[in-house]
Amino acid sequence: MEIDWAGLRTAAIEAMRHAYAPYSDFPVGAAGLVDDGRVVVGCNVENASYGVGLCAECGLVSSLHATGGGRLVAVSCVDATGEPCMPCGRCRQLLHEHGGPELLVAARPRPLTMNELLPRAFGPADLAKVNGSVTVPEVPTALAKWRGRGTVFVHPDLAGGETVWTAYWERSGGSPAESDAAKGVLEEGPNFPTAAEAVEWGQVRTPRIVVVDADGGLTWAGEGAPPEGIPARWERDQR
Ligand SMILES: O=c1ccn([C@H]2C[C@H](O)[C@@H](CO)O2)c(=O)[nH]1
Repeated sequence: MEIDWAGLRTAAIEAMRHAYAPYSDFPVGAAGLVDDGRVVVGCNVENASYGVGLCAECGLVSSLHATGGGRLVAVSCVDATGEPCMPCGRCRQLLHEHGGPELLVAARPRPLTMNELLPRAFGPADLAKVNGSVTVPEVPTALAKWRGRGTVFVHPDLAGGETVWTAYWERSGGSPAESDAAKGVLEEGPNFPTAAEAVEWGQVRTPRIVVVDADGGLTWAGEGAPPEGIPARWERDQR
């Protein structure tokens, strides 16, 4: 998906003009591109009890859900000068929840990923690891010992004439010894409308995730740099 950073910034500036910030005199606007192409906005809204004011990003996330949900792809936050305003700590957590580690956040001199702004984030997958919260797909109990091992392959598929994304979790990957000893599929994933959701299914299972596109091209959506033989990192906008 093309990211129109100038358009996002314009939308954020327009939202900033509607901020209610009489206490700090620091209006903030935020605009986010959703994975279905929508743009959602928010502005900060303060109140007489200073500490409990709402950040612009809170409004943006509320609007995201109020207007149909989806995942954030790119976010621009601006201050009164129209320059990028870095999200506060709480809002990094909030944006991470709704855009994941690959979410892009406008910054100077270049946009930063949420993984750069909030490395090693606590997220829904951490809850699922312990109590099987339904916010993300669970790893079946029988496969719990495989969590963090093996490789997830994400690939497009056809379902009822529609292109969908799916994934499977393979034993191999990681240390060469383990790869040789263990072969075969651990689990087949469900169908997802987007590659990003299939990647998220993988992230619950293992830090090694390979995305195979329709032409058989490989990209790396796992943690760290791509391993040998995989030329590039996966880009979230790939459909
Ligand atoms: O990323 C940010 C940082 C700050 N603020 C708001 C909170 C408060 O209303 C004002 C001053 O901190 O700016 C936001 O809305 N978003």
